[in-house]
Amino acid sequence: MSVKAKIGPSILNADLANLAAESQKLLDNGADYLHLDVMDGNFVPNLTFGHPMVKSLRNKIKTAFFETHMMVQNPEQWISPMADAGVNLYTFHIEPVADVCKVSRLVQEAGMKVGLAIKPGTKVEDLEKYISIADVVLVMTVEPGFGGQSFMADMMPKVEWLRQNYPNLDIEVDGGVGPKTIACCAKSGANMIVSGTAVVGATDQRQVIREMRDVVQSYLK
Ligand SMILES: O=C(CO)[C@H](O)[C@H](O)COP(=O)(O)O
Ligand SMILES: [Fe+2]
Repeated sequence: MSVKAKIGPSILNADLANLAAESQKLLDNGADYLHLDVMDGNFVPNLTFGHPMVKSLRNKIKTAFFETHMMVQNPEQWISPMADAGVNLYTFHIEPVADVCKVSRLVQEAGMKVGLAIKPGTKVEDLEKYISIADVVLVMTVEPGFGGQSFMADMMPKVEWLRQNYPNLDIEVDGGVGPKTIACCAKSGANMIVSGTAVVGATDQRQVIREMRDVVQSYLK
């Protein structure tokens, strides 16, 4: 298997007034990438931030890998500004998108990698036809919209199916993931782990990040 274990903290529940410092601390403590949750108050019943904030963060943090998790109704609209803001991986939900192939192509043409996300109620079969164009697939393990929710273990059959059929695919999980739920994700075959509350709120972020990466890596060998 050629995929690697990577931990990408979500800054959703961090102190957003100190976003650069909070982000730098996570990176200094071993985060492999940053997961930035963009919500439009339409696709999900919550509102966070957009490309101006991502660009400001990029001006402070030059080299880290940025993923934007686009919980928005019209992901096509934000491709160009997010590319300009320095995003590396543009992950959008397939549910509201009529032409996933077209949006994916535009993301690639803008110089970003493509992530395709599904909500808990979306079947993995709905994602299957797009896997060849995706760099990463994201299986949500909570209903998108808020941090700090409980992990949905019943999403793991989706991850297992993806790993069995696509051994070299980057499979990401997001929502309620932390030291208590990481083994379940790792056993199922996830290799990119988003973790918000459990990492941001930890007294020892370095230890939590290392522990989770070790568990994931142990199942990839
Ligand atoms: O996309 C998200 C919510 O829609 C967040 O990335 C996710 O919830 C991470 O936070 P936590 O680990 O606290 O659940
Ligand atoms: Fe997210």
